Amino acid sequence: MNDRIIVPLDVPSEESAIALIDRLPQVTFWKVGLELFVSSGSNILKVLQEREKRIFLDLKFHDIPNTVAGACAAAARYGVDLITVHATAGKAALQAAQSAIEANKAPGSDPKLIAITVLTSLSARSLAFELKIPLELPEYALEMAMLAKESGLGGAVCSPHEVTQLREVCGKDFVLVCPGVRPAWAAVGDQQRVMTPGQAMKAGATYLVIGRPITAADDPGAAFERICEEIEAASVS
Ligand SMILES: O=C(O)c1cc(=O)[nH]c(=O)n1[C@@H]1O[C@H](COP(=O)(O)O)[C@@H](O)[C@H]1O
Repeated sequence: MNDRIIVPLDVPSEESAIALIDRLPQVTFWKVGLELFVSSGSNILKVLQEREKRIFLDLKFHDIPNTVAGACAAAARYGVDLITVHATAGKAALQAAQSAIEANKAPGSDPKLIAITVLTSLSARSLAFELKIPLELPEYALEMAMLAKESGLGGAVCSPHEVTQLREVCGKDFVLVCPGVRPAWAAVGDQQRVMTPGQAMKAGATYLVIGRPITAADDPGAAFERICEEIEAASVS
């Protein structure tokens, strides 16, 4: 089960990222996001590759088609496994991004481009009243996932609340990555649409992104094992 959990390296330096990677040797899939990439650059990707880890490069591109395509081409050359773009960049940008990835894959790699549907930190209320989206949140998330699929992308990021519906509509091969995952014993923090790891896997997620419940725990290794056991127990029950 541990290869279905992606742990984010949401830390401010390469040094602290390496300390976390070495503290959690049982983690096989790591996420490099905005904080670490902006502060420390791309060297951390080499560090992870030397340790034979899988990599989710989560830079959440959101720009005009030409710019997004250029960023995706550069991201694909790193030989990572997952790359993110916002679905709200629109169809032309998503298609350009997907083509750029296919044309620039590092030898031996098969990066999947996945689209952010609705950030898990947004509530139905903020979607309606701040972003002025007139659709219900689950319907809007589904529309964004379908836009990603129609544009040729391999998957989407959604909260566990929407994953069953997205799985039904987008099919079994569409990669669905769920952040917004909280064991019953962990603090929810800034996440809004959360479920437990067992519930999220049962609902149809391909991968779970779980950060602070593991990385901020007194014993991150024990927290990771406990989550793996919870997923195991939910999948057999
Ligand atoms: O793309 C993501 O990974 C992402 C999308 C989203 O909608 N919500 C979300 O929380 N994330 C990321 O998932 C991780 C969640 O971390 P924790 O809230 O600490 O478990 C962070 O690195 C976020 O950047």
